[in-house]
Amino acid sequence: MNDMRIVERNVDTKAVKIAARKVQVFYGQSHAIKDVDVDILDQTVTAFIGPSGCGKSTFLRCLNRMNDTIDSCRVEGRITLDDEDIYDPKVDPVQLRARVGMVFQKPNPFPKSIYDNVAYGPRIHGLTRSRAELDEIVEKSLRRAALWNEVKDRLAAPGTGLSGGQQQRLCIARAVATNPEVLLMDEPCSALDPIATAQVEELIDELRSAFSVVIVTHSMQQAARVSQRTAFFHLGNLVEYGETGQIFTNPHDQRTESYITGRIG
Ligand SMILES: Nc1ncnc2c1ncn2[C@@H]1O[C@H](COP(=O)(O)OP(=O)(O)OP(=O)(O)O)[C@@H](O)[C@H]1O
Repeated sequence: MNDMRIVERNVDTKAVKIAARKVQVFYGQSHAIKDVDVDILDQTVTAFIGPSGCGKSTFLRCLNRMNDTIDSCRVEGRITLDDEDIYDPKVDPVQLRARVGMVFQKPNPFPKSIYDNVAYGPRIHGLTRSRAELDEIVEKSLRRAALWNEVKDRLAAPGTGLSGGQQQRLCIARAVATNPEVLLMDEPCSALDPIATAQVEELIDELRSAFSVVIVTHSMQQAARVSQRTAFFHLGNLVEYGETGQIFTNPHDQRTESYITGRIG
């Protein structure tokens, strides 16, 4: 890669937030994720990279049980959030998704006002007792998503009327409004132009002071810019996982090296 720049950052090891052990995912007979063990750290951005179809999104969706919504999908193994098994029958997936929020590839604001998009989660989870408290959460979330200044005078306008980059930041504001502990992002910049991408990347870097962020990306430059840890998936296996600088400059596995140098993928 010619313009691969690894951003030097403090890579102190943080506490383990999510631990996955021997995770297998099947779609019917098809084995999409094979025996994956990984520790996702708190206050760290973790990038999932790998060729198309290698299972990045499938594994990401295991982390907040989004795969529960796919009938043919079966998940085996153990995934814990702060040492609690998220697949325990006692766990309510809706509550889990408030703790492990998600931002998708294509901005998907609800057909509601900007305010109501952000207020949605706090309302359904009963997080506020008054309109003033809700106003406060909406403002704080929009500020966190670096969107407040652009929308503060039109909170009643439809979220779908914003530009693509603004819509994606609105979706980030909606995801952070429930004060999650982990934020999952599935190719969050793939529908954005370079300026909006830069804004979202800057935001990801800020968000990690409060959350653990996991991002699926096809852009190795993006992984190098925003993450401190990188996991390389290939054919459903987690081939290599480590500090981003090490993965990009000194990969231990031949398959990782082939991928980052553009020989597979
Ligand atoms: N809903 C589904 N039903 C059946 N098979 C699926 C489903 N979603 C994904 N798969 C299969 O699981 C495998 C992993 O797909 P997944 O989307 O997780 O890969 P990915 O690495 O995220 O790919 P991409 O980078 O192209 O988004 C692929 O073989 C895919 O066809």
